[in-house]
Amino acid sequence: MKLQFAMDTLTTEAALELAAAAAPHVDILELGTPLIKSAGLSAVTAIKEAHPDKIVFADLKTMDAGELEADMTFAAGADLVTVLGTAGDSTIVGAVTAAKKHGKGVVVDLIGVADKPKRAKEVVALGAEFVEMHAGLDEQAEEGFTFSTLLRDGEASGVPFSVAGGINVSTIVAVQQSGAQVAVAGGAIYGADDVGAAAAELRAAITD
Ligand SMILES: O=C(CO)[C@H](O)[C@H](O)COP(=O)(O)O
Repeated sequence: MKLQFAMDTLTTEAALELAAAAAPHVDILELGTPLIKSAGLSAVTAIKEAHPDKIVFADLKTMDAGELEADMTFAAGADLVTVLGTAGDSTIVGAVTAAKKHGKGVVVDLIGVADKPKRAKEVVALGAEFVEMHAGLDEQAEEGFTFSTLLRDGEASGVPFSVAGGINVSTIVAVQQSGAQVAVAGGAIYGADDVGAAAAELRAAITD
């Protein structure tokens, strides 16, 4: 299982610092949505130039203009971009068209989708590389939030999936056991006093 580090910070400088500390222990460096909104696509280019050996993931959360948004982000250096599962099929197909042009991939983020296994199958049939079983930061803070639903939905989907939703060192093993291809961790790494050690600890808890 791959480990993805979601850098939910606001400046390119902070992201470069986080990436430098965590890179030896992670496979995928994610530029979080707030970072891209704050710093722009130049942040994507900066991370790819600093870490050409890593998969650079731009969490665009595209809802419309799929081909345009994906095309300009791949041109900036991203290897993977996200489109929302709640977007129309034509938006997902547009992003997939741009991905094929660049030899890159589209991940569909199922945040806010009620029937995640059903939508997962649909979007992979449309050309998505994999789906993200995702409970966002707001949902994680809601009363009654349960992480295990994401794992059940992933298993039920029958397609390649990642999991994101506050993963930490005590939950990452269950993520791997669910059959996920990728575990996404944000706060558990960037919120730690020692970012490199936190990433290393997550890496040590899983197998390739
Ligand atoms: O995309 C996101 C929020 O929309 C986060 O990057 C994702 O949820 C991972 O961060 P965390 O592990 O802190 O939940």
